[in-house]
Amino acid sequence: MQPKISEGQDESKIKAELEVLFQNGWKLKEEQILEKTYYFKTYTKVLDLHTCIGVGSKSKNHHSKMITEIGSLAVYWTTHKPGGLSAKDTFMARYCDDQAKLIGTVDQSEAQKCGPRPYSQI
Ligand SMILES: C[C@H](O)[C@H](O)[C@H]1CNC2=NC(N)=NC(=O)C2=N1
Repeated sequence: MQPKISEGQDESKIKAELEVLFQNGWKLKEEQILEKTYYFKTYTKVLDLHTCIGVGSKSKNHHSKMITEIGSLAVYWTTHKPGGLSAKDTFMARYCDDQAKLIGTVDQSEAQKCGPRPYSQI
């Protein structure tokens, strides 16, 4: 799938930045959404990254969708107007990687898990 770059952006610069992000685990979803899931040993670390991303988002006025689970945080970046991926998305994706590294991620297999019963049975 080819990424859709927002109008008015330096397309070759964004594409080069996207290549680096893909090497670091980011994936394209529906050609204009960047997504990555980070895994942590504790729920506290999940919340720490959520807060860090929230604080960074406020200063850049660029906000992600985030899905918080007990041992993971899924992050999604896109630009609404003009629609596509922009320098703000690549900047914030890199910021997320930097913050996650400082907090300390783990492999999915080592992430904090729920008890033996799924939520639906509690
Ligand atoms: C008016 C305000 O600046 C815009 O709605 C901003 C806010 N945060 C945003 N966040 C993201 N991820 N994409 C946007 O296009 C966007 N637009």
